[in-house]
Amino acid sequence: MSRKASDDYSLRSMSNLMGERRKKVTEDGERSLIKAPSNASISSHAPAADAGDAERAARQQFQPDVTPAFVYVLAAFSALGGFLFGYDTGVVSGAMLLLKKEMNLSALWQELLVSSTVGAAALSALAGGSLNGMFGRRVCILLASFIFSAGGVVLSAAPNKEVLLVGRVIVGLGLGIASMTVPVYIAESSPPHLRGQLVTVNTLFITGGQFIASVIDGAFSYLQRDGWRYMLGLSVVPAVLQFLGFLFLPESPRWLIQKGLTQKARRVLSQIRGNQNIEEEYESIRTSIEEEQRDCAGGGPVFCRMLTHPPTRRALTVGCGLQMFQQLSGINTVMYYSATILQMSGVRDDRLAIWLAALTAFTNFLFTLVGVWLVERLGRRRLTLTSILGTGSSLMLLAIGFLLSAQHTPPVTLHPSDPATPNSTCTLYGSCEPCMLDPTCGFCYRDNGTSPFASSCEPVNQASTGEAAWGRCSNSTQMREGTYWAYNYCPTSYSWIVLLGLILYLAFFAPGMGPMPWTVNSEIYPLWARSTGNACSAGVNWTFNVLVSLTFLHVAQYLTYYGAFFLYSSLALLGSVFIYGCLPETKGRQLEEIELLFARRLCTCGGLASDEARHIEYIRSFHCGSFTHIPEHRMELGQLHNRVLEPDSGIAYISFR
Ligand SMILES: O[C@H]1[C@H](O)[C@@H](O)[C@H](O)[C@@H](O)[C@H]1O
Repeated sequence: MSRKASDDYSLRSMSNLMGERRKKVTEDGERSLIKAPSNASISSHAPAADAGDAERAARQQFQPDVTPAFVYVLAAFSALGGFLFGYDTGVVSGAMLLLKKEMNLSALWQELLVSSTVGAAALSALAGGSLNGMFGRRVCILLASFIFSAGGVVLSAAPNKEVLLVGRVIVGLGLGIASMTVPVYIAESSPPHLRGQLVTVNTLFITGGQFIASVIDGAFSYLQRDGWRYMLGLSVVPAVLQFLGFLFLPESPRWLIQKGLTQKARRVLSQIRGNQNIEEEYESIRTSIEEEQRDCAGGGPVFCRMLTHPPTRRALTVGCGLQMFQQLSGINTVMYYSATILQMSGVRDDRLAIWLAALTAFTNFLFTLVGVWLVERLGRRRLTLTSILGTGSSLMLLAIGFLLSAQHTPPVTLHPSDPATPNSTCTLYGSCEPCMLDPTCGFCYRDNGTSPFASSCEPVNQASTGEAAWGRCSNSTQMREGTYWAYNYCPTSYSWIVLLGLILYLAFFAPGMGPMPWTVNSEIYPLWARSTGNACSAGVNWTFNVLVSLTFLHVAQYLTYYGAFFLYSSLALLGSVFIYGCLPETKGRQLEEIELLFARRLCTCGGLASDEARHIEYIRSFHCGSFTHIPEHRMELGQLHNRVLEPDSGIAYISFR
C-alpha cells in the first residue's frame, strides 16, 4: 500500500466503533468478528469471507430500519430555520420594488437594506459558535426564532427607512445563528443512515422559503401601498411556530453528554430513537467524548486547537472551501438575475417577469428535492462532484449565450437628445451592449416581430428603472404599442441558449452544491470542534454571499456579462478540482467515526471514496517503528486484510474487509 499519512493521528473513534461491533456480534451469539491475529508484528492476509457479512450485519443492527416519527418532527421544526433563511433573503427583492417608490430610497439605501441582513448574518454565524458551545443547540434555535419574530415585527411596523435598516439587521442576526445551528442539531439527532437526507431537508426548506417568498412578492406587488409590510412581516408566522415547537423539543443528546448531563442525554436518546435499545449508541458517543476531552483538555481557544490538530484543520479547510465554492458558483447572482434573463428571452411584462422568477425559485426547490432523494443513494462526494461539474458547464453555456448576444447586439439607430440633460453619455453609445452595461442608461426600441428597429439609448428614470427619463419610453409620453424599454438587457435571438443555461444550472446546482456544503459541514468535525467549525464555515458562506452579490454588477460592467459568467464558470471548475481531491465520503458513518477520514494529507482525503468497500483505517504506532508497540486492543480490528508500516512516519495502515 503506497498511501502516505504525514501527521499524528489517533484511533479513538475507530476503536470505540469496533468495540461496539464486537459486543454486538458476540452478544447475539454470532461468531466473533474481532479476532486478534497471532502474528501481529508482520504483514498478514487473513481470509475474511464471513467477516464482511458479519460486519455488515453489525452495521445494520447499528442502523435499525424503523425510524421513529419523532425524528422527522424534530427535523421539520428545526428546518423552519432554513425556511426563514430562504424567506428573509428572498423576499427583499420584491419588497424593494415597492419600498423604493414609497420611501424614495436612493441606490445606496437599497443596497444597505439588502446587504445589511447578509452582513449581520456573517457576523452572528461566527458568534453562534460560542453560543452553541455554551448554551446548546436548542437554546440557540429558540434564540434565533425569537430574533426572527422580533425582526419581523419591527420590519412590518417600520415608520421610516432607518427603522427598516434596524429590522433587517435584527433578522440577519437570527439568520446567522440559525444557519449554523440547525444543520448541527439535525445531524446530531439523526440516525446515521438518515442523517444526510434529514440535514439536506434543511436546504430544501431554504429553497422552499425562497419560492414562497417570490410567490408572496408576486401576490402583494398588486398592493402598491404597504404591500411590503405584509411581505416582510409574514416571516413572523414560521418564526413563532418554530419558537413554540422548540419549547417542547429536546436538546441534542451529544451536547448533553458533553456537558455531563448523562441522565438527561439517555432520556433524550430513548425519546428520539423510540423504544430501540440506545445503550450502544449512548456508550459509543460517551466513550468518544471522554477520549476527546482527555486528549483535548486545556490548550487554548477551540479555533486555535482546530488549527493545530491536523485532521480537524483539514476538515475545516474542506468545510470552508465547500461553502466558498458554493457562493463563487454564483447561485445568488443567477437567482437575482433570473428575471432579467427571462426578460431577455422575450418576456417583456414586468409582472410576468416577477412570476417567472417565482418559477425559477420553484425549479431550485424542485431540484433540491432531487438532492434529498440522491444524497443517501449516491453519497455526498459523488453528488457534489457531479453537481459542481454540471454547474460549471452550465455557467459556460450561460456565458456563451451572453457572448453571442453581445456579438449580435442591435445597433442604436436614433440619437435623440433632451435639452434638459444635454450631457447624458447614454445618447453617445452606438449599440445596445455598452448602453445596457451602463447602469444609468436603457435601450428603447420598436419591434416588428423579427428584429428591433428605430432604437435609441436613453437615460433611465431615477425613480424607476422600468422607464426612460424622457422620450418615447417614458411614461409621460405613454409608450406606443410596439415600443419597448429594455433596462439591463438587450433584445436578442440567442436568449434560448441563456434560458437553457439557466435551467441546466439550477438542475445541476440545486441537488448538490446547494445542500451539500451545509450537510457535509454538519458531520465532519469532532464534537469538541463542531460548533466552531460550523460557525466558521457558515461565516465563510455569508461573507462570500455578500461579496459576490455586491461585486456582480461591477464585475459585469468591467468584464461584461459573458466575462462574469466565464469567471464564475472557471471558479466552479476550480472548485471541482478541490472537491475531487479533498472531499471524502461521509455517508452512513457514525459522526464519531468521520474524523478518521481526514487522517491523510489534505487533498488526498478525497481518494478514500474509492476504498469504500474495503475500509482502510489508520493507526498511530507511537513512532517506534514496530507493530508490537500498538496496544493489544487496538490490534483487534477483525479479520485483517493487510497491514503496512510506514517507517518514516511511524504510522501503521490497517485495512480490513
Ligand atoms: O444552500 C443555499 C441555497 O442553495 C440557496 O438557494 C442559496 O440562496 C444560498 O445562498 C445557499 O446557501
